[in-house]
Amino acid sequence: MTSPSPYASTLDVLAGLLPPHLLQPRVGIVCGSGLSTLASSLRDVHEVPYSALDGFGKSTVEGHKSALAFGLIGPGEGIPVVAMLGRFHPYEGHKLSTVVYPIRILAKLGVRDLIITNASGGLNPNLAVGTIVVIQDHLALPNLTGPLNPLLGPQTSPDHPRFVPLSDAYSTKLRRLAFLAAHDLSFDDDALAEGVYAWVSGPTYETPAEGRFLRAAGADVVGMSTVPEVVVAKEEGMEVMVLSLVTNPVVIPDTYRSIKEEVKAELAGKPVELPVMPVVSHDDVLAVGRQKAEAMKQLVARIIEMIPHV
Ligand SMILES: O=P(O)(O)O[C@@H]1C[C@H](O)[C@@H](CO)O1
Ligand SMILES: Nc1nc2[nH]cnc2c(=O)[nH]1
Repeated sequence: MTSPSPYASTLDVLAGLLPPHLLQPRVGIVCGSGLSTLASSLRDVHEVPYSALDGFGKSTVEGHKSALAFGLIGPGEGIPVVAMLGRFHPYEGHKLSTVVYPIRILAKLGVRDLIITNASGGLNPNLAVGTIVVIQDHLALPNLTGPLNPLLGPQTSPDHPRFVPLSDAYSTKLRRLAFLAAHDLSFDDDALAEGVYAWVSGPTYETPAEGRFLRAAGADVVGMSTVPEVVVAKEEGMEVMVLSLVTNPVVIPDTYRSIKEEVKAELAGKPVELPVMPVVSHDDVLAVGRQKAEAMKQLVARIIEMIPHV
């Protein structure tokens, strides 16, 4: 007797709740911190709370709703799409298998193209806050040596390769469409950039030295999500694109003023002003998400309309 698929009960619940024209989404969207409004471009929307779905956790981070939104994008009959309104991060205490479970469900529903969004800190000084970075590669310290690779352990399906190549993780087809869509929407040239995403576990934001280290290692932005989703989406055979919204600078010039020198100056009777280090908060991150929500929404909707759907 074969054991039932672990995904079967989740898929059964969805089949019971959704009309047939929404049950086989072609495109998936993962909404990052503060970006759940991306799904407001969907019409005929049916939301299913994560609490109704076996295997789904609850997103505990502010700015992440906990629901799947099914709907249509684009003219005519529309393209069936599913959006994850909220994701799971390992730092919340979720197991990696929970973090990537929704991605596996999206694959089983038929999603072929996955657009993942996130909020990130800027390491490259040329990336202003508010820039949308089309991710071209990643640097995943927790994956390379540590226990946070989502593919560690027995294979989830004999159909999956044991050793998943990641040199082509970020779809050139979708990245091209992102820049064409930005052109179509008359975005400024510097509204959309390209770069490398460094994944860290969080939930601490980086020290200045860590920021410089990641920059020296070749990363342009840093965040606490996304990479496990990309890895599993690739294993499941999807085309993947990541749009990362820079919400705060991480590498800040001149943050290392010497206190020793300041004290010497003080002792010499000169006026001193001790440096104040800028700090980032999740509220700042969410505020930039709100400011850029409309641009992100337009971009994602236009990209989806441009994907050839045969
Ligand atoms: O889910 P994302 O990656 O968009 O959220 C970022 C990373 C942390 O979860 C949080 C830090 O402010 O925002
Ligand atoms: N690790 C990390 N994640 C973020 N998400 C949004 N901003 C940041 C940041 O500065 N660092």
